Amino acid sequence: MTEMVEFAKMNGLGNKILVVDMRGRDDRVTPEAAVALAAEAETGFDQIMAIHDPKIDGTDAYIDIINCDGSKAQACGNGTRCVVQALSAETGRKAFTFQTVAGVLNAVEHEDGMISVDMGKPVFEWNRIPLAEEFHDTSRIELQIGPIDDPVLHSPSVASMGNPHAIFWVDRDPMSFDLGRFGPLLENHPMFPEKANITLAQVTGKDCLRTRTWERGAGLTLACGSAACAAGVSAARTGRTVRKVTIDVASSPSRQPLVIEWRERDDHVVMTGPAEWEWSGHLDPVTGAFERDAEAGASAK
Ligand SMILES: N[C@@H](CCC[C@H](N)C(=O)O)C(=O)O
Repeated sequence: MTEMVEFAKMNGLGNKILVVDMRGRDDRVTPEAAVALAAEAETGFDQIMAIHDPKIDGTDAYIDIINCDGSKAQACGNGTRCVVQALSAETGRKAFTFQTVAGVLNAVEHEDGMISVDMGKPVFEWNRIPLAEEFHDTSRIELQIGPIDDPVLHSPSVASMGNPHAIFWVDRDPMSFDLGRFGPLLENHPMFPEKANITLAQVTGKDCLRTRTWERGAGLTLACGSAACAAGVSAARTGRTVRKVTIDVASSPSRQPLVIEWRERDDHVVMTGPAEWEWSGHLDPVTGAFERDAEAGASAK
């Protein structure tokens, strides 16, 4: 049996996250372990954020992101805030620099416990999102679902935040759509060769949006941070909102919003929101076998 590693069950606005401490080892959390952990009621998650030793100077850790179906993701906004909170609790430090497969991210925990992550620059080029077809203008692409003369969803804005996103603009509450039905069709649409995260976004004011997301590799989640970033950027890009928006994540049980700012000065997207620790345990990164720590140990983290 592999040596067990520490992990924490956390969430970002309800997005279920396992933060797994893989520092000091060369192996990875296997897709099989991810699928096994996802299948258990206690450890059911949307993403694993596996913290590895840094690979390059100037970074604190390399983060491997794994969806609950065992596939890899290039970005996870809510999970990154969870990693910051876990490392801040461990070290007392407030600022961190992480490397992911998509690049280097800076993050900081504020005095009030909110966490800001610099999610980098959005990408709009069709072949870098990627799309299967060339679109000169990706702020509105030809794609629809439902009857041809009366589509339920159509003309999404598309962008990459390291991972691919399609934002469908809706004029009523995103919770009133059957996203559980349309999500998988759109995630796997031939337009998206690497699949896509599918978000419904309702503009509720010049500086606010309400969103709901079907996640690639995870399905209906309670919240998705990188989707909120893509929605905020796409809303500003299309003139629907200003560049700093408050996102009410419709499906989130938390009533706290996410704040997304697409900074003019450097084109970077900064996401600010909470993270919450739930409990800690140990797991086998090869099989996914796990044990929950006793509460006393858990509260000491
Ligand atoms: N929940 C995440 C996004 C997760 C990644 C996504 N499922 C993908 O495969 O791209 C977030 O908070 O950003």
